[in-house]
Amino acid sequence: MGMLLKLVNGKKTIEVGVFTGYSLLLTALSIPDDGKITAIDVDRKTYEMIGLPIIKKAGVEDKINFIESQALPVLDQLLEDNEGSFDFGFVDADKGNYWNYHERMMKLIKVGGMVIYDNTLWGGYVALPEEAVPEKKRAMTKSILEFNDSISAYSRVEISHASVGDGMLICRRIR
Ligand SMILES: C[S@@+](CC[C@H](N)C(=O)[O-])C[C@H]1O[C@@H](n2cnc3c(N)ncnc32)[C@H](O)[C@@H]1O
Repeated sequence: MGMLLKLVNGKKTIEVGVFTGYSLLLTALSIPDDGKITAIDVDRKTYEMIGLPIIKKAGVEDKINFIESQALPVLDQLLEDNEGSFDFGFVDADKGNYWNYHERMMKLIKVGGMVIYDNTLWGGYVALPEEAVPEKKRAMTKSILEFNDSISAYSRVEISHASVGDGMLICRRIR
């Protein structure tokens, strides 16, 4: 992800879903000194306890604007005066909302910019027939499959589905 950020000259970025701040630290270390990250999570506690001390030690705290909130209203607010202004987005929050995030990301990210959606292979369940997926995993598997299908048919992006980790759908806005 660090290399992709550099390839798109990522300077102004959004992260949806922070948790401890692991991917946030990577982003903060990969963007230039005057880069800015809008980082959104419903819960700031884990970030404060685990990630923030390390982010401070790394000297990149000033690049981060952490907003403790549900992500959708924040993205809608950002749309009021930031349309087409972000270079990069990383979406790693509630998977059931991925399409809602995508609709907003496609307005916030500039043409040529990139958005990465995490966990899009969902432990490999997306490749199994429904009956082979444990029952408690089926709803989310269906939701991720629908997201992957919809984005494959979406004409405003080029995508590449990287089978690293739990699957990362890399998406470049082309129009
Ligand atoms: C998988 S973790 C993020 C991990 C992080 N991106 C990393 O790689 O280090 C998902 C996070 O999304 C947050 N989250 C879940 N639903 C959310 C929502 N509707 N709005 C904002 N954050 C949400 C959770 O609180 C959790 O911290």
